[in-house]
Amino acid sequence: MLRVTGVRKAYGRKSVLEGVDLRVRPGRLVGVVGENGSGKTTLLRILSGELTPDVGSVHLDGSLGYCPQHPVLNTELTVDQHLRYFQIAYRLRRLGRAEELIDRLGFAHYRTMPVKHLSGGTRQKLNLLLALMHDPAVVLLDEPYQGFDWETYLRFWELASELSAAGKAIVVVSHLAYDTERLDALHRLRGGVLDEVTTRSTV
Ligand SMILES: Nc1ncnc2c1ncn2[C@@H]1O[C@H](COP(=O)(O)OP(=O)(O)OP(=O)(O)O)[C@@H](O)[C@H]1O
Repeated sequence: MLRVTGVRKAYGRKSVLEGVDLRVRPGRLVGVVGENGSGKTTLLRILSGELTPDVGSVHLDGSLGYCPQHPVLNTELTVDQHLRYFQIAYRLRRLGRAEELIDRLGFAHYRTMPVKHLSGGTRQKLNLLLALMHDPAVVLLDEPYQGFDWETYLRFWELASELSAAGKAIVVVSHLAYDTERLDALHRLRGGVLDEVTTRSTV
């Protein structure tokens, strides 16, 4: 469960978030859209704990998986070295889930390659994998399919719906409101507040 109450954030005198409320229950796949500069990344950074809100609170049950907009990778390390690094950080005994995701996202043949030689789309696959390899309860994804080819894009949504079926609470941020039929609810960030645009009637 993810619960956000009355979150406000300003950078200096520029107010970006003016009272954001959001609740995402386990098993729900929720989209947040908004124009460039509307504050989507600021909101996700607050939800992930990377940034502190000026006012308001964020409550999160269970482990967090956060896929930031810009891949935070070490260009000198290989894919496998990233896995080892994150395995230790997440205190995982095994890399089973990571291996499965590498196969699902189709980049097993790049495992021994340093990140500096990977394409943008493959870097993004690794970025996504690092957010999911510890099987988190709450998943925050900032423009997660940037640079993906069509097949990978479709696989991403397949994966997202499996995660929600497995009871994860998922937030996907995008600047475009497409693929809305794949979501349980869609929210629009505008003027510093979050409006609910649609909710799937079956949920
Ligand atoms: N560290 C910062 N210092 C000052 N202003 C910032 C900072 N980070 C973001 N901003 C400003 O806050 C506003 C919201 O930025 P944010 O990156 O959250 O928007 P966004 O909706 O994610 O945009 P995009 O769709 O372009 O990624 C923008 O006007 C941006 O210039």
